[in-house]
Amino acid sequence: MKNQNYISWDQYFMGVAKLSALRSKDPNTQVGACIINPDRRIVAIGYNGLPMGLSDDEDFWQKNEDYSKSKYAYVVHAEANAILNATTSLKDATLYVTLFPCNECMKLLVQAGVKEIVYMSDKDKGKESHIASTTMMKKAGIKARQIQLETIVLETDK
Ligand SMILES: O=c1ccn([C@H]2C[C@H](O)[C@@H](COP(=O)(O)O)O2)c(=O)[nH]1
Ligand SMILES: [Zn+2]
Repeated sequence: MKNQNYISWDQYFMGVAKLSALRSKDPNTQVGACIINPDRRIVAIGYNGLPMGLSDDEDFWQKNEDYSKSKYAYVVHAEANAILNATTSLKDATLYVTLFPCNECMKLLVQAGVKEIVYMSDKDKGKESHIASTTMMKKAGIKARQIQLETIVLETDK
């Protein structure tokens, strides 16, 4: 009889997104993204990080009223990194992401041809960027669904 304790596709791909988030150096919010094609092949992964040439050990991760001293001026979002890392076309792809995409990421996702977004956290709901992102997503015909990912316990861990 087959093993009954296997994880679902959603758990698998969101698990990869969560694992990717663990690479982020953002002290406040770590975001991970995993993009699959219609054949359920992983074609891109990413996390929020600084652009090449900027050291994580310099003080780029602070929040500061001065925009040029704030992380928001520098960080490449997880979805953007995933799109830049993509090994193939993202037409009709599905994005698994640990945080609902902001409006800047949504622009890129629409233009890349992503058709479905599966997300966990919606912590920025109500903010202007979230409203714009949702508007864009609906107009572009992208579906979205929120899932929770419980801790996965393997038989071998017991
Ligand atoms: O679509 C998104 C939105 C945000 N992020 C990243 C950018 C930042 O590194 C954090 C957000 O930091 P807060 O301190 O929670 O404002 O998340 C992203 O990767 N993708
Ligand atoms: Zn973003």
